[in-house]
Amino acid sequence: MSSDKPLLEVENLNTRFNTIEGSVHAVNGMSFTVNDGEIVGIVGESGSGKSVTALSLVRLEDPGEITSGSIRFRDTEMTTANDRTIRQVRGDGMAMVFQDPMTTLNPVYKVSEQIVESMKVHQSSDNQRLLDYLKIPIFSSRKGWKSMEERAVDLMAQVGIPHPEQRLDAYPHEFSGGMRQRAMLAIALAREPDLLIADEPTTALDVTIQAQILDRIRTLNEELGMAVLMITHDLGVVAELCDRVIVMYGGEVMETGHTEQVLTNPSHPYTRSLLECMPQNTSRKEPLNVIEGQVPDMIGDVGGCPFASRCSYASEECRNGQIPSIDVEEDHDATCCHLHKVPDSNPETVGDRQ
Ligand SMILES: Nc1ncnc2c1ncn2[C@@H]1O[C@H](COP(=O)(O)OP(=O)(O)OP(=O)(O)O)[C@@H](O)[C@H]1O
Repeated sequence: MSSDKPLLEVENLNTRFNTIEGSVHAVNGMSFTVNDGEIVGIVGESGSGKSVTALSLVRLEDPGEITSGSIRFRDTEMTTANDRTIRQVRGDGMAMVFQDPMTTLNPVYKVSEQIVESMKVHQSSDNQRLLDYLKIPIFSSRKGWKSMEERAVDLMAQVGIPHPEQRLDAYPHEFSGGMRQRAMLAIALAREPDLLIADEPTTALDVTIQAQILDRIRTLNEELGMAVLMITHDLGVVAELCDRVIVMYGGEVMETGHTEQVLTNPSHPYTRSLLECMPQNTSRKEPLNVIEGQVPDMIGDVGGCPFASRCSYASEECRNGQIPSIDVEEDHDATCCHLHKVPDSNPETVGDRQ
């Protein structure tokens, strides 16, 4: 079923944490969409609010709180949905994989059992299993286990686990880091999600394994039509995988557009700085570039542009004013008061900016 409506539509989302230091505004008015079958990246430095955004989508923001805004997944408004509806969406709508596979994998159950259990959650997403399945005895009935076991083998093969039929009795500790990531991906895929939310799934892995897993995600996207929201701090991952990118900083969208547009014509000073910090953009003898200053702690109302204190173009307006979202080109926007001051990397758009 295809429609013109986005699969996921996030509007003016705000997620806060109440701490003894004050209210942390981790997500501050984020708006974006993900369409059916699309791969969208959210990129930004550590502490920009990427993970809290992802967790808010599947309503795992606790101990944070969504204070306003809308998360529309197909016809479900996730911010006001009851627990039963949220479980249904998590059962077969949005599945999430995390940086650390052990947040998902239970060390005391075989990997194959955990994949099968995830299939059961998908088939009856209306029961308590999603939240409880790691605590209840697994397989009270063996009926149907054989066909599910075969499907688990298929899924393990699909995510690139070699000789899956020989690993049916393996526990997570018998898997390498890369294999655990694949196992976690298989558990997520067992629910046949429309949207896979992947939060830095390859950060802890070496580059070869990282490339293999990204390649696998791309293949699954193409073969199954599954949309992907990829959370990463790495513009290289964005370049390799994503159709569109959202550059995030201080809980807000700084720049968004098709990946090629944003990477070849980066317009926000923050995007420029991120690109300049990529090791590929530094010659071997030079020290690596860094963005001076630190990510804000996001306590209280920041006001103005969150990047202002680190931006060489910043003016008074940036520190206190309402920051406009400017069309850089079609489908490519940046939230900045001073785009006209940033030297243009794409001569064709110079005229558009002035
Ligand atoms: N449980 C929590 N309590 C208080 N503040 C939190 C909590 N979780 C996250 N935050 C704050 O929310 C902000 C956004 O954090 P988040 O983890 O989303 O950033 P990130 O961009 O995903 O970074 P990383 O890549 O390091 O995970 C940070 O200022 C962080 O300190």
